[in-house]
Amino acid sequence: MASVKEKRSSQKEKRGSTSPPMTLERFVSTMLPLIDLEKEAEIAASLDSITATTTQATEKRGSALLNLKCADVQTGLLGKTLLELQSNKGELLPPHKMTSHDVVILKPNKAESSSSPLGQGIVYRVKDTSIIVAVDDVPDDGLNSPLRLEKVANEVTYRRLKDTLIVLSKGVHKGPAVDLVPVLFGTNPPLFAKNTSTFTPFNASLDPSQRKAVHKALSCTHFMLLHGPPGTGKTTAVVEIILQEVKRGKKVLACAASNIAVDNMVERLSAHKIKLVRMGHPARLLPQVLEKALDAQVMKADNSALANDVRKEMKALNLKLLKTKDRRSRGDIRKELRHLAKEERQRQQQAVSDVIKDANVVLTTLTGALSYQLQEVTFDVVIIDEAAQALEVACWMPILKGPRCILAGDHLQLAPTVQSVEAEKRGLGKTLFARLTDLYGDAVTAMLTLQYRMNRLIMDWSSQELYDSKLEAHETVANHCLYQLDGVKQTSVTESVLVMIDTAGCDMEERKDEEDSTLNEGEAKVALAHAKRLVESGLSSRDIGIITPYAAQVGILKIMRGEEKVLKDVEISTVDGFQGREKEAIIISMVRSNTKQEVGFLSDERRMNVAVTRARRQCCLVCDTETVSSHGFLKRLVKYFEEHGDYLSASDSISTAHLHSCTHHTIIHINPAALDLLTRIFGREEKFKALETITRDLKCLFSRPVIQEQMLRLISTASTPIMST
Ligand SMILES: Nc1ncnc2c1ncn2[C@@H]1O[C@H](COP(=O)(O)OP(=O)(O)OP(=O)(O)O)[C@@H](O)[C@H]1O
Repeated sequence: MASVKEKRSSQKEKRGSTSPPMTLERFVSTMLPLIDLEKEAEIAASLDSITATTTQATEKRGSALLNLKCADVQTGLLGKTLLELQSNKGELLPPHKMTSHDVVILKPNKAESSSSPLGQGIVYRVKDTSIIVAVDDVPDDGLNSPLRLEKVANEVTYRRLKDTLIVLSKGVHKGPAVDLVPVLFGTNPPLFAKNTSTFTPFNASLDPSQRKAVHKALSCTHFMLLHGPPGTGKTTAVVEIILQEVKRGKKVLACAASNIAVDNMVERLSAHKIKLVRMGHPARLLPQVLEKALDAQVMKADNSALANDVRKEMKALNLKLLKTKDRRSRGDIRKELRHLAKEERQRQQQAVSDVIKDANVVLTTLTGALSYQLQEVTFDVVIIDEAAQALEVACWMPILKGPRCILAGDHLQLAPTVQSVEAEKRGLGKTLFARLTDLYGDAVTAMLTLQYRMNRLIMDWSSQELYDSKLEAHETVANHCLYQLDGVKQTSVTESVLVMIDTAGCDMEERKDEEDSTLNEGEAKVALAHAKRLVESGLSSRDIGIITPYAAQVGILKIMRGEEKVLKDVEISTVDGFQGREKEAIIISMVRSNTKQEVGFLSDERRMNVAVTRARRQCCLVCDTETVSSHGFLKRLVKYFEEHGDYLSASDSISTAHLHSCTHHTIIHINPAALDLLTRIFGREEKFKALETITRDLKCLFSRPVIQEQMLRLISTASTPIMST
């Protein structure tokens, strides 16, 4: 292992700590052009393809879906309308890149790319056979003809990011955050109240590091950083902080970069008797939190009911207007309509502001903090979960709304994704959490140290490499293994906590796909074979995740899984897409295998940290040890797995994958090591067959002597002996 000092300095280099402290002026002037670059990159990835190529090419790239029919129109999602769109060409939709929450526009199928859309909406659900879009208004016509759906850049986000920078550029001379801003730029020191009284936790099972963190949060005058390594209960601590602040009569703004993280807080807070309101478009919220949505609460408000009455009155007057010929009477009706429209608007606005004013906690995404409903609202404290996964500019949107802020996150996991390579290079991806860690360090930080996810062996690598060996495993997880799960058999496969499957020398080289992403079919085969072994040992396929840094590898893994029923529910994802998630067993396909020993972005320590720490009971690393060992950090990872886990060669691993479907006779032929072993025992001329039970135990037909010994033991102790034919 490298010394802690070496590791720290390499982490600091990565976070750019050698540069001088950021000033507000430099921050604004650096970020303004980067926001434009990022917006251009996002548009290039979606819209540009529409203008630059044919619409068919756009569909191929996944940014548009052509020739759709509107199969269903439903109202009910808090006043929104849901349009269900299916393909006219077949039952399944073609492959596409649209996901829930994307902003999309609907056009006639053959419309020019510059033509105005029939409507705009938000993707609500994506199924194999249809896509459901939530729109505010149903298009008047055009829904009965073939349609086209196009993904568009989210203009609102970029506008709000820029608005925030413009506010900062003018200097913050008043408002709730006036004392906080100079502290966050290092001009004034951060303060903590000395004599904060202790608190009685709502959650009695908070561990000591969580209690300490909550205490530090409650005593900060300006801000504090809650550093939560993987599985340490960061959100649990955040929820406790929110409850304590509410108990002290404070009004809280709780945010996160993603909708799912905000909903996670809403769900956990819902069990408590506090008034919550979740801002945001209903199509972006989880169904279980919809009743906390602003729209849902406004609908129930008295003023909203009165606004409805006014709308009914307006409808009747509009009908009357159609029938009235007399000019003067028409003028009177119009005047009355204007008056009613004003009243309706005021009552509706009043209903909204009543709900927000009444709430103890307002929950929203970072961008949502700038929604017009919150324009005049300020808070006593702003709490940002997932702060190390958010752009710094985005964090400023809520921060300017309060005098104190608490940032929770882990800067040693993945930072936010920046699409523009240039913007990334110039620092757009550097987070406020990482910057403040560099600026103030331990003085403002409380680190959670007890983790509730991983077997100790999985945790220890991450703890030693990235967290100065400070992590501990809670006793409920420290030694947990796959075979202890209900229905899982105790075999050599399910007993292992760390598994290394080495593809070195197995002719499993990487290659590039059409879009220049790297993939490795040999590794995909090995990873799927290991997943199959786990399922055959009784582990549910839902408990297995195969993750890889490369998008193309995700694609090939899904294709190679094909119709294999037993692997249907294995989740296959990029590492980045799996941050914040966990599975009982994680298989990591590292992909890179080349003679130049290039490791690409595998070298990002944070990415491998996320990958390994998604696993609860088993982590299996599939890689070419010769290629990846060219990089110091990865070399130590490989060494750790070799020292503490089971080592298999990929060729052995693949051959044993056939075990369950093969006769014993076949196995002998595909594995020379096993044949050698068996002939040593039973004589060279013999042919063998095994009964089913033994076949199952012979999972370890591997080349390493230690495993051969294990096999020997298995054979000699098997209740039904191997018989010669
Ligand atoms: N004090 C505790 N006692 C027992 N279990 C706990 C405690 N704190 C957290 N947990 C459990 O640990 C798991 C992770 O908690 P939580 O979701 O709060 O962590 P997190 O740090 O936000 O997660 P992530 O690593 O995904 O960011 C949950 O199952 C939670 O119930």
